[in-house]
Amino acid sequence: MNKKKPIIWTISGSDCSGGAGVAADIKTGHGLGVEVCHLITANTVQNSHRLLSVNAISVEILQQQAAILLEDKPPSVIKIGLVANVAQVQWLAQLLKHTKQVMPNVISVYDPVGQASVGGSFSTTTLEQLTPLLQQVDVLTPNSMEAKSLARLADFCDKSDANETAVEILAKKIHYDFGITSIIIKGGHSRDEQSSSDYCYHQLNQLHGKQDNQDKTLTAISYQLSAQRIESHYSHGGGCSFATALSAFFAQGYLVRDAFTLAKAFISQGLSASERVSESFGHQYYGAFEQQGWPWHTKFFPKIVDELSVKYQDLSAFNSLNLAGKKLGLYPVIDSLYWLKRLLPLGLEIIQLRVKNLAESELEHVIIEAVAQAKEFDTRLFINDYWQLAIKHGAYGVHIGQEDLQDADLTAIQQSGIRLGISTHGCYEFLSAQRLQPSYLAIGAIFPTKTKDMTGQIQGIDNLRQVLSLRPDNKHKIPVVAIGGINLERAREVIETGVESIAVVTAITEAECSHGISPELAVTRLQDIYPSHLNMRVSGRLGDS
Ligand SMILES: Cc1ncc(COP(=O)(O)OP(=O)(O)O)c(N)n1
Ligand SMILES: Cc1ncsc1CCOP(=O)(O)O
Ligand SMILES: [Mg+2]
Repeated sequence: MNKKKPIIWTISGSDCSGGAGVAADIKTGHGLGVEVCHLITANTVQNSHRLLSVNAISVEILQQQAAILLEDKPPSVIKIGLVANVAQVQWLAQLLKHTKQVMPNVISVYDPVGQASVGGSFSTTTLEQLTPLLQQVDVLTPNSMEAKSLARLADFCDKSDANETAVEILAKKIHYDFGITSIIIKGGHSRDEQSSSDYCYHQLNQLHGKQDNQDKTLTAISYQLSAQRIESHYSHGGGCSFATALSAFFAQGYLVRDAFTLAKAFISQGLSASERVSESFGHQYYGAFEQQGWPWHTKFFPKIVDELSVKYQDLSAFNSLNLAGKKLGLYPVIDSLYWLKRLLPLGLEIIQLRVKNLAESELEHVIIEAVAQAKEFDTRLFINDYWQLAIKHGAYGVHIGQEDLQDADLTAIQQSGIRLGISTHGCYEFLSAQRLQPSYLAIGAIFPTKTKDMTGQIQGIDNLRQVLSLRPDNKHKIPVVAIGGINLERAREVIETGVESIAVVTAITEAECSHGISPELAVTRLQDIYPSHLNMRVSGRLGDS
C-alpha cells in the first residue's frame, strides 16, 4: 500500500516577481515529495529592484482557509513566512496554540522575514507584538541580522558574524526568551567570502515526540553546518525555500539535525544550479532560486563542525578491515562465549561480542577468552562498548555507539592499531562519523527491532540508500554495515542497496523460534544471500594493518 503523502501548510506572502514567498514554497515542497497547502498572508507588489507595497489579506479569509483545510488536509508541519500585521500575528499565535492542542505532533517552522531582499520592509510589527507568535514556534530560521534583533542584541558583536560564540549567545537568548527549541542561524549574509556557515542550536527529544538521543541527560546540542559559498544572481527566494525544505523534511519524519543537514544540502544544490543559470543569462535581473529536488550528491552536503570534529581534527584514519575489495558479508552480533563458540566454526569474516550488564571482573575474562577464540578461527572480533578492554587484550576492533563516542579516547584507539566501528542513525551522524575515518560505519536501525530501543531512529531502505550516497566517489569509501530488524526475508533488499555487511542478532539467535531452523542454518542462509564471490574469505588479513 502507498504511504500517505505528508501535507505541509505554508502561511506566507505572494511575491508577484515569482522568486520568493508561496511560489518558492510550492516549488520546494513538491520537489521534496510533500503536498503544499498555501494560505497567503499578503499580496506584495515587487520586482527585482524594489518592493512597492504589501497588501495584507484579512484574518477572516485566512481563518476560513485554515478551518476548511483542517477538515480534510490537516498539516504535519506549518511553515510561516511573511506576517504582514499585528492582527495576523495574533491570529497565527491562536492558530498554532489551538492546532497543537488538537494535534500535538504538528511542528511549526517560522522564517522571520522582516526585510525584503530587494529592499524595503514587509511588516511594521514590533518585537513585543511578535512575541505571542514566537512563543508558539518550534523551529526558527533567522539570518544573523534577524537573530540579533530577535535577541534584542542589535549592536551585539557587530564584526563577528562568523564567530561561533557570538551566534551561540544569540541562539541561547532566543531560546530562553521565547522557548523556541530549535534554532538555525543562517550564515548566508556573513562577510566570509569562502564559506557560509549556519549555526544550529536545538534541544533534544523535542519534535515528533521522538528521542533524538538515548542519553536523556543531554538536553541541547550545537554545531555548525559549513559549505562553500556560492554567489549567484538567481537566489531570490532561497531563504523561503530553506525553511520550506526543512518543513518538508520534518513532515517526512527526519530528526532536527538530519533535517537541518538535508536543508543545507538542498540550498547548496540549488545555489550550484542557480550559479550555472547566472553564468548563462548574466545579471539581467535578480532571478528565482533554482529548486532542484532531493539533494542527491555528497558534494552538496555540508561539513559538520561539532565538538568531536574539532577535538579530533588532526587524528589519522583508523586501520582498515583489509577487505581487498571484497565485502564483509554477514556480521553476527552475539552476547556470550556460548554463541561465539557456536558460530566461529561457520567461516565468518566478522563477529561482535555485545555484552551488557556483566560485572567488570567477569567481563574481562570473557573478552580475553573471546579474543583468543576469534584468533583461532581467523575471524575479525569487535568488542562492543568496552574500548579499554578491547585495546588491553588486543581485540581486532571495538564498536562504539553515539553516546559513548564523546567519552571514548579515539586517539588511544587509533594509536593502539585496533579497528573502530561507529554507530550512526541518519545523515548528520553519518557525515560527522565519516570525517573520523573509522574502519567501518554502521547505520540503523533499518527496520523495527525488539533487541534495542530504537524509537525515532528507524531508517528504512530509502534512508539507507541516501546515506550510502554520502560516501565519496572514490576508492576511499568506508565500509558500511546495516543493522536492526534484518532477517532472512529482508536481508536481500538490504544487501541490494550495496552495503558491505548486514549485522544481525535475533535472525540467528532466535532462528529456531521464528523460522524453525537451527542458528547454524540461519547463518548459512544469510551468507548465501550475498553473491558468492563476496563470501570468499580474505586470506592473511588479521596479521596486517
Ligand atoms: C554493527 C553494529 N551496529 C550498531 C550497533 C549498536 O551499537 P551502540 O549504538 O553502541 O548500541 P549498543 O549495541 O551498545 O546497545 C552495534 N552494536 N553493532
Ligand atoms: C544493537 C542494535 N543497534 C541498532 S539495532 C540493534 C539491534 C539489532 O538486533 P536485531 O538484529 O535482533 O534486530
Ligand atoms: Mg554501545
